[in-house]
Amino acid sequence: MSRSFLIKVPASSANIGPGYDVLGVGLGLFLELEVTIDSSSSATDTSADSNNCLISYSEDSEGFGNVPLSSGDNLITKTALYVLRCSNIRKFPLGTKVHIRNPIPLGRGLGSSGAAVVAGVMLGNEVGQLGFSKQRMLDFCLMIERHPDNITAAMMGSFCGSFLRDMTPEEVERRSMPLSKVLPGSGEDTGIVPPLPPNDTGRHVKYNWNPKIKCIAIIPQFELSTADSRSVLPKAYTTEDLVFNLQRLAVLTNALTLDPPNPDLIYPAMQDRVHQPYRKILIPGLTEILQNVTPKTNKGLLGICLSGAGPTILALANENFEDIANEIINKFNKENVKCTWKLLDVAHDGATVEQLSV
Ligand SMILES: Nc1ncnc2c1ncn2[C@@H]1O[C@H](COP(=O)(O)OP(=O)(O)OP(=O)(O)O)[C@@H](O)[C@H]1O
Ligand SMILES: N[C@@H](CCO)C(=O)O
Repeated sequence: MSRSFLIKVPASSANIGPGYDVLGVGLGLFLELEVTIDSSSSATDTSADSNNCLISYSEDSEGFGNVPLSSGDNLITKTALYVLRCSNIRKFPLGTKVHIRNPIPLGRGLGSSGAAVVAGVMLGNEVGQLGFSKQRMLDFCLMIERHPDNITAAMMGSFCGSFLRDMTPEEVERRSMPLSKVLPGSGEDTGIVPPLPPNDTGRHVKYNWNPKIKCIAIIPQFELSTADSRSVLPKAYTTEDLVFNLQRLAVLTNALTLDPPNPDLIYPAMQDRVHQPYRKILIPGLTEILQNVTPKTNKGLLGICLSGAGPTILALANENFEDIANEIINKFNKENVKCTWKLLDVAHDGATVEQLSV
């Protein structure tokens, strides 16, 4: 018996300025897992891995050479094992092979970890034939990546607003367990059933998005981990700063739907006082770029922000994409930061699984 399927999960950009941990947009750049399970042939083949899963990683992928390829260490397969073990399935089926193609740069603010976690949950659901809905799969994702913005956009697609529902003290405790108790370790299977995610934790809506608005991602060639980029944020904010963000958030979600796109509305509505000002110490040139690349200096630019936890810059625009990208690249160059850039559409469908014929 043999099965094969393809899992595709989009990159994402979180926050979009004022929507820290709230807004996310799926982007047309896809992590792909091509999975085959051939139980007839090769017990011998995949038993080389203690969890029965052989991983290969295409050479032109982001992270090639650095991403671990043993199933007990790789974020995607560890996540899948978490989902399987919650249903008391200890390993992948014999003969499982996963080929990964990953064009999403790692640790740059384009939701690489969110995509990996979503792909891992979908992988566990498929190989275990568990039949979870996307809403339930989101619960598993949220046990691993604990803010919902990237995860929701990657799973559901489009431009999303999300939050987590109120939880009981017992649910809070379960969700706050150290990741080491959620994800399996790289050693021998201990037989422990990991903590099940509380039910129906995520709430989201999908907003419209004017298709004339394109996403330009300017990607510096250095990594910034989300954990480091969150560690510089304050624990408390002034009412003034929170109101500043809430006002912009309320306007932005509608402004991005309007036609024609209005830079006088979008540009100021993408400003932020909750995370970007604190992250400038980690990203050379950030303040200069956010303050001085504007719709007045660059025709076609609609708004600009840090993508996720950075260091990528997300510029929204409806024309002159290359000029806008070059302007930002030049400003990074002055700080000795080299960049690449991509022009991306919104990914409307989110994560998908396609059965392949074998
Ligand atoms: N395809 C992948 N396979 C295995 N591990 C991955 C993969 N993609 C990401 N990761 C893991 O996630 C880490 C990056 O996650 P991190 O949250 O720091 O950044 P990000 O998700 O790219 O950015 P952001 O959350 O700001 O959008 C990588 O260093 C790697 O450990
Ligand atoms: N909202 C998150 C996105 C990155 O995962 C942050 O800005 O830290």
